[in-house]
Amino acid sequence: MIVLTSKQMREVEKIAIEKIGIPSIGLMENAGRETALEVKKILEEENLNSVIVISGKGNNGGDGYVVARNLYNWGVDVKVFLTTSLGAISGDAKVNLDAILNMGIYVAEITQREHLKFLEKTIKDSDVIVDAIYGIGLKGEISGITKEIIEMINQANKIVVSVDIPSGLNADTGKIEGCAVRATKTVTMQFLKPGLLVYPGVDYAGEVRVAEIGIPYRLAAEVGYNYNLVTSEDVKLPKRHGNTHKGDYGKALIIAGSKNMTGAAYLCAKSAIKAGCGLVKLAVPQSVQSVIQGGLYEVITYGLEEQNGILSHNALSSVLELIEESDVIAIGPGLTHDRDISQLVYDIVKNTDKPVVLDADALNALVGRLEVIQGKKIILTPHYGEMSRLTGLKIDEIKNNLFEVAKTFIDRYKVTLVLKGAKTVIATKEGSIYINSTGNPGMATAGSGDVLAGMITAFLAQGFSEEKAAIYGIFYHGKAGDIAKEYVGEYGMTAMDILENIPEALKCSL
Ligand SMILES: NC(=O)C1=CN([C@@H]2O[C@H](COP(=O)(O)OP(=O)(O)OC[C@H]3O[C@@H](n4cnc5c(N)ncnc54)[C@H](O)[C@@H]3O)[C@@H](O)[C@H]2O)[C@@H](O)CC1
Ligand SMILES: Nc1ncnc2c1ncn2[C@@H]1O[C@H](COP(=O)(O)OP(=O)(O)O)[C@@H](O)[C@H]1O
Ligand SMILES: [K+]
Repeated sequence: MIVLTSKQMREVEKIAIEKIGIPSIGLMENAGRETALEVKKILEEENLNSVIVISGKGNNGGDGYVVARNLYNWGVDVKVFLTTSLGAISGDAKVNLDAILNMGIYVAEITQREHLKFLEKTIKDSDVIVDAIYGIGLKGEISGITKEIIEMINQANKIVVSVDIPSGLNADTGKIEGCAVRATKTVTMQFLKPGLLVYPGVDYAGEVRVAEIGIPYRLAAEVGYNYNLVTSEDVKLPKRHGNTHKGDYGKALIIAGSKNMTGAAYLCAKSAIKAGCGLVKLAVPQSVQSVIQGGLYEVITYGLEEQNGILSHNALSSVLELIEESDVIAIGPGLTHDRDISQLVYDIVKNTDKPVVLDADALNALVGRLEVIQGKKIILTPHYGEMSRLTGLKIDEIKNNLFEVAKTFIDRYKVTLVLKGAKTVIATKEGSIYINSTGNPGMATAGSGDVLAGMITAFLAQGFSEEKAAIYGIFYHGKAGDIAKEYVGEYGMTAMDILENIPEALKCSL
């Protein structure tokens, strides 16, 4: 599903208005009316009738006046408060402000501290707050009296409907600019915005609805959009042809496991099989082979050279031979971190041009010498901690700038990055960003990432591009977690529960 940054949104609006000739006031009318309809629905459902619209000085505020006008016409008790003086309003917003003044709708300015008490009382007496203070025109941090108004809205414990984006939320990053309105619902105009889809933005936006306001969809392609929300529409699985055999669904080699982490290897290999890979081979340290083979009926295991239950560099030639017979490779889950592993991973990556998924310890192994991945068919699947080790950035810097960090990384290395988190973000070689829409906090459990690595490997093996394998992998991994949640809830969910629901998740596509 298309997602536009604030800059791209402005560009599509400009084309719609200036090149196509769609009247801007018509777009504002649609934006305000769509929001008013949402508010009306809430009022009817909850049997409520009074609304306060709080408008800022730009076009987001203009949408707010249209909301007020429509609600008033429908018999709702509505009042409008401005965070600026009436004289500061111009353009389409002014046209709509004049209209509500002419209709006799109550309008008041909140420009001085002494007005705040009155606003507080009106908020208290209202059922629903419409937040039309700032939209995509917000620049920098909110301060002064507007900050106090936003804090008042948040403390009021009322139903809040935000117009376009919650005021104070950075539409592009999801960061909070000083403070932000915590909405119950956000009605966003025509296209989703990235900031609504990642934390903390997700928590502030509440339920998000995209309202169609009359900007042609094709304009998104015209401005070269590059952000996408991954939804079920984007991950339709191709129907399998009858006349096929296991070789048609790929041979994957997984290099994983060590004496204390046999489970990681198991989860990854089993997930690859469950996600449709034709044949999975699993290379593990010799001494753990019999333990792992026990529960893995469908997987061929290989016991390779090791030292104290950890693969040694002497395993390299055996690994390279196995790679010769494989279509795709996954390296990492449960390998542990030591010097030999580090050199082994480095040499494997250096010596192959086949698609490779690098997860967990394989990522740690390449810290400081990532140049070896440059331009290869590689998918990296770091969580924030691993990304921090790879880039030298602090975890908070990564969390607060997911898109920027991901883009900088792929600009440099030209690979596919799956940056795992509560909202997993993919950055592709071509510069596209994908944000996942599935998953839940029950998946924050040991081994969950090993399952994902196995699933991405399976899609690669079945002939998907790196980009597609990553997209399908994150979506169906989250979907399997969502199905698991229905049965076991979030607290008790384990990686095995996710794994066992992979087939059910994939069935949703058919
Ligand atoms: N342009 C269009 O065609 C349409 C725009 N629409 C609405 O218009 C919004 C964008 O409108 P605008 O571009 O007027 O921007 P906004 O209404 O989001 O806010 C911009 C105003 O706030 C001020 N401002 C920004 N950051 C500030 C800060 N940190 N502290 C204090 N003041 C600050 C700016 O100086 C400007 O006056 C959208 O989010 C959407 O709601 C809709 O009406 C649909 C059509
Ligand atoms: N709160 C959450 N909401 C949705 N998905 C989550 C959440 N927490 C974790 N996940 C997902 O679970 C997986 C955890 O992976 P990872 O941290 O590598 O686990 P492990 O190393 O234990 O296997 C990732 O795919 C991540 O996106
Ligand atoms: K808003």
